[in-house]
Amino acid sequence: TLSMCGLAKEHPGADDQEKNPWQAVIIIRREGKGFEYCKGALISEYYVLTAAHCFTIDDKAEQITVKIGRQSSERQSFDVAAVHSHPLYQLQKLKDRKIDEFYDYDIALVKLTVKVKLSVFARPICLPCTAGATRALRKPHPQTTCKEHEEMLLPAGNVASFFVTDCSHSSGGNRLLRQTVHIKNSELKMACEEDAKKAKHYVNVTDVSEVVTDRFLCTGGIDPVVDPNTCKGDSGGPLIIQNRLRYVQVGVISWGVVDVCQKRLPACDKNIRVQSPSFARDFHINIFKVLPWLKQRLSDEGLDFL
Ligand SMILES: Cc1cc(Br)c(Nc2ncc[nH]2)c2c(Cl)c[nH]c12
Repeated sequence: TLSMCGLAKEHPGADDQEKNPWQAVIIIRREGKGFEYCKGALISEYYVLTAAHCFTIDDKAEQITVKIGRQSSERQSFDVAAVHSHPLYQLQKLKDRKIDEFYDYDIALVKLTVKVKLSVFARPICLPCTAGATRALRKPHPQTTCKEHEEMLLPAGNVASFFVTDCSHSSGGNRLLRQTVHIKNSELKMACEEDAKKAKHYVNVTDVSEVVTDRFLCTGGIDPVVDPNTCKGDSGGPLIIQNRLRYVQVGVISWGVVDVCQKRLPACDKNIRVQSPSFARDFHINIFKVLPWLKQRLSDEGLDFL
């Protein structure tokens, strides 16, 4: 089984990447069109989990680079062997209903050509319903079930979680900032999902369940507290639950209602917080809803799925 997952350096003096050693940047080069950037999470020595919408059917593995680990020197650059998008992902599926972008099953696995050398700067995050997550949750293996993982990680209520975004520091240079958000797994879930209709892409949506399917977790808004929002550049990044000093990924950042960073990155120090409108919500693929695909794709990665 894989060495411990979901471990990070906790001391305040640690490097941003040591604090978030699973965080990956995915760079897609497109001839004559420059680059597209997405985020991802290292989940084993060969695989990074991200969003399927980061790629088009024309993108070849040769055009994609994955960066993991510290800025500059220790940062490891990886070539990509293959991208496996979820078979049910189909961006254009609702085109004839004038819904241009449909993000159901917006999740993909990027296989690297070589194993990542694990270090304090590069270490996988735990996936739910694996032996590593059972250990991280300090529950007995193999007695603990996947259902129990879901009850522990996504109980009814407003579940505190976080995503990691780039922020700009007054001293220049990009840094990583953890943004705490609340998963509306309560009576607030419906209001969260209803706000999807306020996305400019979804003016033709009559019933919100057309675009917000059972695969999504919903965060953002101002109730029960003001949540920060994602930017397009956060696509593919992990939505993480912290349990004591261990980290488990429960979602993949897929889409949002308002792109809050059109202008500029959020400031690194927490004090400066620009508030978005109350209907600014973000939607994440719920990993518990795509386990059969993950299990099949990662069968010989030593992750020991439950
Ligand atoms: C993370 C993220 C991805 C995408 Br794709 C966005 N774009 C969008 N959402 C609905 C249709 N297209 C946004 C927005 Cl907007 C905010 N965060 C986003």
